[in-house]
Amino acid sequence: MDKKSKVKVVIRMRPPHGNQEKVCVTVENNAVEIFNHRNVNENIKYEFTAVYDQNCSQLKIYTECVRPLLDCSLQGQNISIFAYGPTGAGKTHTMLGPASDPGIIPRVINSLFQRIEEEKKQLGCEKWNYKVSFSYLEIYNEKVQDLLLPKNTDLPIREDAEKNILVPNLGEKIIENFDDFKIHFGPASNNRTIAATKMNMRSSRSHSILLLKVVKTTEEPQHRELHGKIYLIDLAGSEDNRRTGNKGIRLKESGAINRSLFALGEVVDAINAGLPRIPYRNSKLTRLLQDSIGGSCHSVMIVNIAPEERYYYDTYCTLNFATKSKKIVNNTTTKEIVRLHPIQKTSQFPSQPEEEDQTKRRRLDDIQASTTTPPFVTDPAHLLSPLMRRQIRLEESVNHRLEEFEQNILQQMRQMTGGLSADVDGTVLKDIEKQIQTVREQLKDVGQTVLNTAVVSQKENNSDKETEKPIFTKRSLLKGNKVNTEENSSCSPLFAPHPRLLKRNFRTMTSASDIKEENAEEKEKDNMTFNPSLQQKHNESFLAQLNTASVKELKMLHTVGAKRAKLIFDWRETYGSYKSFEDLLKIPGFTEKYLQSLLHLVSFKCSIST
Ligand SMILES: Nc1ncnc2c1ncn2[C@@H]1O[C@H](COP(=O)(O)OP(=O)(O)OP(=O)(O)O)[C@@H](O)[C@H]1O
Repeated sequence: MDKKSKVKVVIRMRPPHGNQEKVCVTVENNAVEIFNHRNVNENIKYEFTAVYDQNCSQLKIYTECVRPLLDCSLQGQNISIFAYGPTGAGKTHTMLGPASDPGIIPRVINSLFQRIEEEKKQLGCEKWNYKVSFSYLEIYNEKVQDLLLPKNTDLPIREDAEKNILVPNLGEKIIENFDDFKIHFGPASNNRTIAATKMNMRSSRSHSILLLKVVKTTEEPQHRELHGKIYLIDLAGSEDNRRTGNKGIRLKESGAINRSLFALGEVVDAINAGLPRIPYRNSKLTRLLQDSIGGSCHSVMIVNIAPEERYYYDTYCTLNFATKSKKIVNNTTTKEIVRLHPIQKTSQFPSQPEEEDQTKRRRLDDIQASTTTPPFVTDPAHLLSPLMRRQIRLEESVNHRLEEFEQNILQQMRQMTGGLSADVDGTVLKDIEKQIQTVREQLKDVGQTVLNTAVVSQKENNSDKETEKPIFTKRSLLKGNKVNTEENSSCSPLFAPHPRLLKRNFRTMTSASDIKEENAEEKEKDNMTFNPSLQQKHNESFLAQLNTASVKELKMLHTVGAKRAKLIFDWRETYGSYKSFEDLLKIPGFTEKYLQSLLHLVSFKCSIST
């Protein structure tokens, strides 16, 4: 269930640099005071959940602000910890810290693996598997750079229909312990853009985001996955360039930093004002922090301030920003996926390599899973894909109708020939029964084709008014073409007998030669319309279109339209090519019914080109 969670805002003041400088901030209990620049005789007091003074240790900050949330990530929830403040106020010190006094990032990794070990012991018999991986990026001059794979510069940011923010192709390392992390993180953090400025000898020139993914899976009694994420964010500091004296490249960097922090302020204002549209798209930073501010995370904002008087204006602005940020309420969610053990695939759709299939299925789950997913699904039918369920129903229905239809024809033939006195030796009857046998085979062919392609050509339905009426049920077949609407309403048109078969059934058959002629004609028509190999080719070429077409081209496809074209295109851009039509069902909002109508296009094309 969604749970409201306020963004927790805490203040951390770093120790003053040297003794010479005048300080202008006092910290007491959970309040910070600075003088009012509009009236120096009075102070401005700000109150927060927690305020830490210059003597606060790294351990204390971690234990009080971060550690209590860590378990959420093991329960499929997201956490976001970010350091905000002016340049030189101690953000990197708080998030990373020196090796001698480690900050939040190393402590989180260390504790996470410790927690996993503890949990393994506690849960013992439940046999959970844990997978921890991490990605690391920086936003430098409004470009997303991969710190693990530095050749990945200017990566795009995408949003799927479930509003998850993704950075496709971002490097990811699986880690099994703290040493693994150090091996990959060390070189990656050397890739961060750092430079000396007047305010800070090692100033971060970019915002950095470390994303830890924690996936917990069990197979007993059924497959369950819990997906938790931890965002550890070290923002670049706001810079007043009159004081920093930045020029050239530093000035450009500073402009990008300030613009993105301004966008962050706008986002916070919009959330607080309850605006329907939050301007997350105004900067890469706000786009990536979408989940942390007003999103699904448990968020902690550690606001770093410097005590020196020369930082007065920065401190004043920072405390105002912190004050408005503490009003933000996030909707935390749990991501749990439950399903049966691997489902056996049938041959209706182009096959895909097992490994890819697993990945795709996981992606499908990623999209489909949400807080509304029931933690335990008891009915196994729910765990079959909608297309598979439809296919099973289709198979049963087609078989049933074939049998029913054969019986019906036989019965009608017997009635007709029963009155023929000339047929003393039964020649006519035998002849008719032979013809029925042929029809029977044709029916089976048709049924098989329907199963093989999983689509029913409805082209004929459109041109044949008779078949536009819903379904002919058993009763209506026996009574001629009278339609029982009550029974029809509960059936899907997909399971109706093929229109030509119905037509043939209700036509008055006068002689054996009529039947023969009609059989030949119908057989030819059937062959024309249902050609499995051609159908397969068309399936493939249609799939290729889905994988290569632009939004504009997709829009031109029958039944697609602008909105769906965009969704089809975005999904492909985010997750890669469609391996089968079934993948379309992974796009939220794409129903089985819609897929069916889209596939009708393929079937339609097939019948034309034959
Ligand atoms: N709590 C602290 N205790 C001791 N030293 C600190 C503390 N906080 C910050 N410092 C020191 O202050 C200096 C500036 O800190 P830091 O680089 O973390 O600032 P920053 O906010 O990340 O700056 P920028 O935005 O420019 O990157 C560093 O030398 C750091 O070691």
